[in-house]
Amino acid sequence: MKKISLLGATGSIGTQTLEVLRAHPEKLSLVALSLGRNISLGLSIINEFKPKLVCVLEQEDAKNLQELAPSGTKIIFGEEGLVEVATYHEADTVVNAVIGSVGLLPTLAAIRERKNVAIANKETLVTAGHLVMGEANKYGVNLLPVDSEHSAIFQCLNGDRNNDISRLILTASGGSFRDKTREELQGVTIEDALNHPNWSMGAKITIDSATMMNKGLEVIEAHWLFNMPYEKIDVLLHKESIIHSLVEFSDNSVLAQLGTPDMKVPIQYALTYPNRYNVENSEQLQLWQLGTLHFEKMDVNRFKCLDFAFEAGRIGGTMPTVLNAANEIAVDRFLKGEISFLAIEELIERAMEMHNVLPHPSLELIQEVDQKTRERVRSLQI
Ligand SMILES: NC(=O)C1=CN([C@@H]2O[C@H](COP(=O)(O)OP(=O)(O)OC[C@H]3O[C@@H](n4cnc5c(N)ncnc54)[C@H](OP(=O)(O)O)[C@@H]3O)[C@@H](O)[C@H]2O)C=CC1
Ligand SMILES: CC(=O)[C@@H](O)[C@H](O)COP(=O)(O)O
Ligand SMILES: [Mn+2]
Repeated sequence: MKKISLLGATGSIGTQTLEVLRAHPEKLSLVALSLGRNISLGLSIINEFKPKLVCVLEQEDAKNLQELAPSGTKIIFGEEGLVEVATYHEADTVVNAVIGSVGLLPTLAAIRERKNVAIANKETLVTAGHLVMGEANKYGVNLLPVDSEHSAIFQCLNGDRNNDISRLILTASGGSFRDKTREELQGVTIEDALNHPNWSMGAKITIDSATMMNKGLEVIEAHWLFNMPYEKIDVLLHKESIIHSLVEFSDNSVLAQLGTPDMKVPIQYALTYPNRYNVENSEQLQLWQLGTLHFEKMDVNRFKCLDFAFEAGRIGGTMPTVLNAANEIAVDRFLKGEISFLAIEELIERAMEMHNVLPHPSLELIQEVDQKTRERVRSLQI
């Protein structure tokens, strides 16, 4: 029996993780969880799974929830609470499904307690990949990818990361605006941007898909998870999201992982690796029904955020932290209706231009740069 601590239980990945747990109660149990502000959904999850420890964002919510929760459940709050949930003594595996770089401290804390981490929260690897991988290696902890592309690569490598890989090829759906020119992006709305063609996901990642920053973040995520230089990472436009990613080896042989777009598959694989089990309510892939799959070369002039991410990754040091923090704030401003869609990339570009890079940043420096970038991008006039 695996004992799970789930960070971000009320989100898109969080609720799909709960579906996986419901389907395999004899193998997986939930002992601790966190949520943000969705208290009503949180309460119904708590009543169903009866976790021993729960963290919410706000102190007031913790007080109110404690009165409604079953007697065996302790409710805590805030960033320190998130770390407590990630290090809860009964849990052996942490699923990190929070959004944004708030996931960094609990990930580091979980690793230091030698808990395996199933990681969906890509922002953590982007902002401080060298620290996370360094600690995972030091403590002998497995970081199991949940992101569909990285799970695909992980499956193609079949646990062997020392194979002679010549290229990782990440597929990209193109997001909500893949058929629009840059000129046509001028007047797009929040609702249009949130309408992803293939996946139903949280708001922030859906906007990231539309700007192509999601793929940019995934390039940096792949660099760290698979120890791969940026020259050996490619992105391929593939509108159907059926091939989730590919690995090319030195003999030009290419392995791909395919499946219908369903995040329960990579979530479950991260939790049951190296074993595979039936995934409930998951559709079989029938290639004959699809007939054709499409592939196009990625145009970095059309999707500038992908270019920014490669640049930030190659520069390294504190630049990926700036890329990530600027993106988190720019997307937040877009979702609040403060800026246009195209202003997202403009803000990120300006934040990167204004930043003086520092090499080999410590955790404290990353936190400082993250904070300063957020303040800067929040106040930049556009
Ligand atoms: N959704 C998907 O299909 C995929 C997502 N990912 C990655 O997984 C991560 C989660 O994405 P997704 O599930 O879509 O996101 P959602 O926005 O749907 O969920 C985010 C979760 O984090 C909680 N949360 C939000 N802000 C905070 C905070 N400041 N402190 C603590 N908890 C917080 C939310 O709580 P509440 O709602 O209660 O406020 C919610 O439980 C992201 O890094 C994303 O890039 C990767 C691949 C696919
Ligand atoms: C499901 C998943 O892993 C997302 O990150 C997905 O990849 C988004 O799709 P695109 O970024 O390819 O549009
Ligand atoms: Mn992905």
